[in-house]
Amino acid sequence: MSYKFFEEYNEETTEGMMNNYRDIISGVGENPNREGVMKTPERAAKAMQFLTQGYSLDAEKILKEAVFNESYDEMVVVKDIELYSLCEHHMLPFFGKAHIAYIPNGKIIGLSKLPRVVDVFARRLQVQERLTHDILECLNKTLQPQGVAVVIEAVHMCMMMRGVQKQNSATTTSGFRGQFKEIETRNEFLKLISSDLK
Ligand SMILES: Nc1nc2c(ncn2[C@@H]2O[C@H](COP(=O)(O)OP(=O)(O)OP(=O)(O)O)[C@@H](O)[C@H]2O)c(=O)[nH]1
Ligand SMILES: [Zn+2]
Repeated sequence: MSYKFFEEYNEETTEGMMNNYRDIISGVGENPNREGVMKTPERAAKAMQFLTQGYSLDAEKILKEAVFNESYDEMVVVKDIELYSLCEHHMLPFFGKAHIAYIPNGKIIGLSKLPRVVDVFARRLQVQERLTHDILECLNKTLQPQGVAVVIEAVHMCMMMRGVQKQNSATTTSGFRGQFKEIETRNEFLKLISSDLK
């Protein structure tokens, strides 16, 4: 498998980040040697590597592990794929759901690979627009389907916990390729993702 379960952390990276986190802990006015936070630099360094593991993953490779020849040529929709990312401006979380659809062109993809591709691009420093675009282009290039669509709905902690401090605003981004440029196909997709069928 080309993706790893994140149990092994790069020692050199961890050491480097730990020093930085120690400085941050002192910087906020905390005593880095206090018992409760003594191990925090290591925990935080590992958490940060986990949250950005997408940099070491290859989305195309993951997709290609489960491409099957199949003549099905109707829309395939996987909706409500939860995602957690970090905004590149403040390194604070943004999180929500991705909805993906494609219309096969002789090839279908193993369903689990769609959430995996979402994670590859979400587990980085991102903006929601680029995340949407990265997923869309990767699927379009690798599968060469008749069409592909991605919608992401997310809330941004940098807008909630700080800055404008707005608790109820969500951001929606979308991208459409091929047949989804046609209004009828796009509407069918939008209708399917807004239904309550789970
Ligand atoms: N377009 C886009 N903007 C984002 C995303 N995540 C965070 N931002 C915005 O990035 C912008 C950075 O703006 P700056 O003015 O440089 O930073 P700032 O002074 O911290 O801005 P405020 O958040 O308004 O306090 C802010 O408007 C954030 O809301 C995202 O995914 N997409
Ligand atoms: Zn931000």
